[in-house]
Amino acid sequence: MEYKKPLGVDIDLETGVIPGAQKLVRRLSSLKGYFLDEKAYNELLREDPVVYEVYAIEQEENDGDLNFATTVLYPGKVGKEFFFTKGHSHAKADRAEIYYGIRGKGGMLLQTPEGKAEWIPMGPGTVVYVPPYWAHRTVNTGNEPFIFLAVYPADAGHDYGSIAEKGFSKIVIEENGEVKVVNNPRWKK
Ligand SMILES: O=P(O)(O)OC[C@H]1O[C@H](O)[C@H](O)[C@@H](O)[C@@H]1O
Ligand SMILES: [Fe+2]
Repeated sequence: MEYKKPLGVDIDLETGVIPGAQKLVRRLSSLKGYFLDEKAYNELLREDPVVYEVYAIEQEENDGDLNFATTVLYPGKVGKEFFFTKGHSHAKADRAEIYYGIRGKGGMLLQTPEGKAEWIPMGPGTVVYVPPYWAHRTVNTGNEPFIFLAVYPADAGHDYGSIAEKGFSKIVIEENGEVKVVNNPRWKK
């Protein structure tokens, strides 16, 4: 039996950086079609800001093994809608996941394949359990980076298809200075 070497790393709790991790950067231009307000999207696209960065330590896709990643989701809005991650379900749909809030203020939208959505507010120290089959997206509702850790099965994979096409049945917006989770007017089953 060949054993893998154990690993300990220190997450920078200010910046979310995991030393030695693979870095992925998602700019606004990679989120075309995701936000409701297309005019506001196109205006902001001139700057093409970074919406989020992911620092991932991933293993080969074997069942039983685990990946982990931090996400640094920047503050911002497209129209009334707060910046968010693309959102996905798992390619192996029955794989669960754990998130842990490190810095900033935000939350998670979760959705069943039938389109029932839930919102869980998150801050430093919040643990969110993402059950099997639920699609998930994080949202920054504050004005500093929202940083969290996620731990997920190495064979879970990402399935972006249904969310890219239909979005979530709820959206998270700012209205009269308040954070509101409301029905997505563009949602169809
Ligand atoms: O993949 P997205 O929906 O864009 O979310 C961004 C990332 O968030 C977390 O870090 C998850 O653990 C990653 O698996 C995911 O890739
Ligand atoms: Fe996931």
